[in-house]
Amino acid sequence: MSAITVRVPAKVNLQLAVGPLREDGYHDLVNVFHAVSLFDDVTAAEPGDLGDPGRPIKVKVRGESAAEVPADDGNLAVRAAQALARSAGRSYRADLVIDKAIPVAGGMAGGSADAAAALVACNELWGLGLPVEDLMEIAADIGSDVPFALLGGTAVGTGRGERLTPLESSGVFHWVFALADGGLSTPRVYGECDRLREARGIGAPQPTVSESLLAALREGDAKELGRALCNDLQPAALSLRPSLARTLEVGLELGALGAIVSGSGPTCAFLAESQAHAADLAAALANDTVFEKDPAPTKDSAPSEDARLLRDAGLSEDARLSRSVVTAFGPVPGAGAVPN
Ligand SMILES: C[C@](O)(CO)[C@H](O)COP(=O)(O)OP(=O)(O)OC[C@H]1O[C@@H](n2ccc(N)nc2=O)[C@H](O)[C@@H]1O
Ligand SMILES: Nc1ncnc2c1ncn2[C@@H]1O[C@H](COP(=O)(O)OP(=O)(O)OP(=O)(O)O)[C@@H](O)[C@H]1O
Repeated sequence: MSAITVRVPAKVNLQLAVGPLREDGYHDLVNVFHAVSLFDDVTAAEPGDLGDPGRPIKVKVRGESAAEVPADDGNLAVRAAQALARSAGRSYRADLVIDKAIPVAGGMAGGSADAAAALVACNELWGLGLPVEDLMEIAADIGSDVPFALLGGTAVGTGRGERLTPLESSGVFHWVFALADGGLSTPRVYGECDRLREARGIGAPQPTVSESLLAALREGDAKELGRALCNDLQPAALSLRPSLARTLEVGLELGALGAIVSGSGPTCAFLAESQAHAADLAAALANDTVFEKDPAPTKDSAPSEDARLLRDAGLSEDARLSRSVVTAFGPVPGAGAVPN
């Protein structure tokens, strides 16, 4: 086979319970992953004319946000292909092309998705025939989110998020995602979570899975799921990017069943009642605007009040930032990273 393309979905975290900081620099988690229908495509091909012929694994990134993604050995897809070649004990070669649609540094695990797709694509291209269990082990060494990108569906991750158990779920959930300009660094958000807990004298609890979330998934109950969404990293993401508080609030005002920062953010996820409701919600959110410098809410004024005061103060249009909004459904049926 001279080229193989693998499609891989983004994720949203339905529950992200963050435990204490471990000695290895990670946090123990209960992490309920959910694959949604925003996809990257990763193609692995026999080496051609893609840049420096001296490098065995090369990469090209296409799409609107390509400039934000490393096109060298810092790319997670390249690191995954290199790790796979190492595990097979050979210096394999490949040209990787990533067609990027998942937001970059948006808390939707786009880089992890590309790494998982590169593992599946190179496993085929090089005829290695490794079983998924072996790919899972390599995946976990690349990043905590990578094993889920291989598995897909809905699953709970424990440990640092890499030990997965698939979860029973019925029906399809409809989502709206508000993408932000500029990403948030995952280690920085975890660091801010620790800092806030320390400053507020809150000890880190041992994370446990939410029974109401599990029941909502089993029953395919979107209203219950909306109520059960929960992300311990959200206060940290809001602390680093205060304008997200307003984005979440607007979504709820517009009738979302639940609103949450996705993983480490800054993408905000809104749960809708149906596909039609998701389309309406997306249109309404896209028409609304957020204030880039929205001040953090004070005790005496809700964020909506702050926003109105800013508007009344005649703040210039330049201070506004239109939201870029997309709809998606989840869970995506079948496995995570799969050949087209
Ligand atoms: C926020 C999430 O996306 C939720 O799914 C993940 O927990 C992050 O997973 P990821 O991007 O694959 O992260 P990794 O590449 O494994 O780790 C990057 C950094 O995030 C922090 N990190 C990550 C996972 C974890 N359980 N605890 C952490 O504290 C650590 O500072 C780590 O050095
Ligand atoms: N293939 C890739 N796609 C996107 N980013 C990549 C890739 N390879 C490396 N990166 C780097 O990783 C950083 C985080 O990217 P990514 O899009 O995976 O973030 P994220 O969605 O916030 O991750 P997570 O949800 O797993 O914490 C980017 O800023 C980029 O520099």
